[in-house]
Amino acid sequence: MSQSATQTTRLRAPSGAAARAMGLTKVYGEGQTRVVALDSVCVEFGRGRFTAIMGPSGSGKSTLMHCMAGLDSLSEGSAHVGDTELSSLGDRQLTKLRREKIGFVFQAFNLLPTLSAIENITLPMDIAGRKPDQEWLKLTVGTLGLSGRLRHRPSQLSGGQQQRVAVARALAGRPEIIFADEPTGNLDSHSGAEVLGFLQESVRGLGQTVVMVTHDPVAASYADRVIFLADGRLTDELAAPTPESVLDRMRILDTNGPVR
Ligand SMILES: Nc1ncnc2c1ncn2[C@@H]1O[C@H](COP(=O)(O)OP(=O)(O)OP(=O)(O)O)[C@@H](O)[C@H]1O
Repeated sequence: MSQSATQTTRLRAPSGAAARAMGLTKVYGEGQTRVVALDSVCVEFGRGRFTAIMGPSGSGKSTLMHCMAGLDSLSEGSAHVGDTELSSLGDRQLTKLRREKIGFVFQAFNLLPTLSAIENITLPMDIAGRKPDQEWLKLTVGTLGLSGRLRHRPSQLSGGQQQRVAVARALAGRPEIIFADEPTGNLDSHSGAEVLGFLQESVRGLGQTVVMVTHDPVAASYADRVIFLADGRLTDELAAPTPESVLDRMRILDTNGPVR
């Protein structure tokens, strides 16, 4: 390759995907306990987009999220976050990547009870020795409607407010991508709608990238795109989802089985 071609390759803008997988296969166990949790999945999660992952129980949703977030290893194929290939990283580099480039929101809020909301929000950055960008932090906290609650402990906040603190914590470091696993699973429908609205606003208003696992067609309708998994395979996808269109697609997939 000529020197200028090499330069062009090096200087090329990063791909439009915040994360992507090619031929991602994950096998657990062996012999009689062997389970193919993911079977050659190819998927891209667009930068600045909100994607929902749906599928029946055991279809591989959490495994896909864990593999793409560097929380679990791949059996075959590749997974990138930005331009970084995960399997090329050792444990310490993976920890660093998760800390610097990925935000997590789980069903359980996972807040530290003795810390205030703002201390919880900045904790990952404090651990990493990074100074929060005060302007971004203010914008995030304001967008999530938490400005008046920052000195409260988790026990002094409602479930919805606690999950909003968890979303703010995920956003605070301005990660490449946020993975949310059933973020409204522990919330009543009103608080759930609020949290989903804020996740959507973090994508539309703040330009963040969110990937969310959910069983709920209403939750999925907050996303820009829904992908469907069945038996570890990507079987379908839907753009601009509504609760009705997601339900319809789930019914079709249930009746016809996965498209192979
Ligand atoms: N650590 C593990 N060891 C063995 N098998 C596993 C492990 N984790 C997941 N599996 C299996 O892999 C398959 C996919 O599981 P996964 O948790 O990804 O599904 P899911 O779609 O997230 O399910 P749910 O909606 O019930 O959370 C299942 O058959 C599951 O039993």
